[in-house]
Amino acid sequence: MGQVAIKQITVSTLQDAYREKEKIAVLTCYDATFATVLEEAGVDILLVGDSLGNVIQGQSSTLPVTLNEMVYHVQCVARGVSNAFILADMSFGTFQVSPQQAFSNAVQLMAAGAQMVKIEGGRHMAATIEFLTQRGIPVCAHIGLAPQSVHQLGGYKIQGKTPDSARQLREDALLLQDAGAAMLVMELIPAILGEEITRSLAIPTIGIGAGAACSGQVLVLHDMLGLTCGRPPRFVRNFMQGADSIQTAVENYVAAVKSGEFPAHEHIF
Ligand SMILES: Nc1nc(=O)c2c([nH]1)NC[C@@H]1CN(c3ccc(C(=O)N[C@@H](CCC(=O)O)C(=O)O)cc3)CN21
Ligand SMILES: CC(C)C(=O)C(=O)O
Ligand SMILES: [Mg+2]
Repeated sequence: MGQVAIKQITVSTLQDAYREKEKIAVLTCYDATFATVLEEAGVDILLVGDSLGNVIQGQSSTLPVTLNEMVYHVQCVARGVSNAFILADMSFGTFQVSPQQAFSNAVQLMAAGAQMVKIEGGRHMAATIEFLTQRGIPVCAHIGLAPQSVHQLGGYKIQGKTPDSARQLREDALLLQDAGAAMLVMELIPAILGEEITRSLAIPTIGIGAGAACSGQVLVLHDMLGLTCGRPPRFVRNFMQGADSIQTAVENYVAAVKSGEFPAHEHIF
């Protein structure tokens, strides 16, 4: 570990940061080496995302990722950090059947070292989020573009563009907060909607293509290091540009999120 003492990040310190209007910097992370780099660069939350299906496994979607694969990567990340907060995605098929199924699978992620689990979906996941929360597992909800629903949505498209779908997303956010969600990820929605939802909630919001008003921002690590094959999504900025090392690129990301410099107008919708 580095020479500087790194502060322990918990659900309470995240809520404190949020109250004090300090932006929360989140990056995905899938292994121990990067976990150490991210923690030392000051990333608040390491998300073990099911995007590992794309960037680690080379799949064309997140759908094939299994619970055991998520557990393995959470264990890898947990070995690389001392204090950083680990958020783990519940992968496709591990939480939809019932709240009971979601609970026993979330237990495996928590036992592997996660401090919170993330579940894609709107109001239909409220009962599951309530079930987990009441039994000691903090949950982050995830609305807007839900990549696990790509085949239903017909692609990775912006969500909440019509007045009706925007209203539904605003309602979902409130219902999921009421169900006990400790945090909310919003993906690929208009910036104005991201701002309205953030203002309407008491819990922190983490945006990815959801505008600058969110309480924090998240990107896929490989995207912000410029390693994505092909054209990256619009919300991505390559932080290796102007950085002489990965450590510096990640430090620049943290600084840009904290200062509000990222996301800029070219990253939002
Ligand atoms: N490397 C990587 N980065 C991600 O952000 C990511 C993954 N993988 N895998 C899972 C999902 C898929 N995601 C994606 C993938 C593509 C777009 C995309 O191309 N979006 C268009 C917007 C299209 C529109 O305007 O409706 C874009 O230009 O950003 C967005 C999110 C986000 N997640
Ligand atoms: C893009 C983020 C929010 C995610 O869910 C993932 O990396 O899997
Ligand atoms: Mg995910």
